[in-house]
Amino acid sequence: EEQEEDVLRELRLFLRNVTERLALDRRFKAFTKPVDIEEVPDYLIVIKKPMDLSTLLTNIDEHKYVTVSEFMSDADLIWQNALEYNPDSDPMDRHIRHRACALKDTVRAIIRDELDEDFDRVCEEIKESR
Ligand SMILES: Cc1noc(C)c1-c1cc(NS(=O)(=O)c2ccccc2)cc(C(=O)O)c1
Repeated sequence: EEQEEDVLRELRLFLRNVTERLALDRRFKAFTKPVDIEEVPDYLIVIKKPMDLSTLLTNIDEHKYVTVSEFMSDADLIWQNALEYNPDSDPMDRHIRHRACALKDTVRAIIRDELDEDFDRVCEEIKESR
C-alpha cells in the first residue's frame, strides 16, 4: 500500500546516494561502466554475471531492489568479478584487486554506518509479504 511505496522510495534514494558516491571516487573509475568487451574480448567467457556501478543505478531506477541485501548481492559482484578476472601477480592485476578490495570495504562501511536497522527490517518484511 501507500506506506510500503513510501518506504521503497526512501530505499531507492538511499541506494542511489550510496552508488553515486562510489561512482565519484577516482579509485573506482574502472567499476563505473561495464567492462568493454572490445577491449577485453574473453571477459564474458570468464565472468558469468558482469556488474558495474551504472548498471546498479539502472537497476535501482527499475525498482529491482526491495531490500539492501538484494542490492548488496549485485554490488558484491563488481569486486568479486574483478578479483576473479584479475588473479595474477602482475602489477596491473594487483592494482585492480587493490581497488576491488577498497570497493568491498567502502560499501560495507557505508551500509554499517548509514543504514538504520529498523528501516532495513521494514524493507525485509515488505519483501517477505510479496
Ligand atoms: C573492472 C575490470 N575488470 O577486469 C578488467 C580488466 C577491468 C577493467 C576495465 C576497465 N575499463 S574498460 O573495460 O573500458 C577498458 C579495458 C581495457 C582498456 C581500456 C578500457 C579499465 C580497467 C583499468 O584498470 O583501468 C580495468
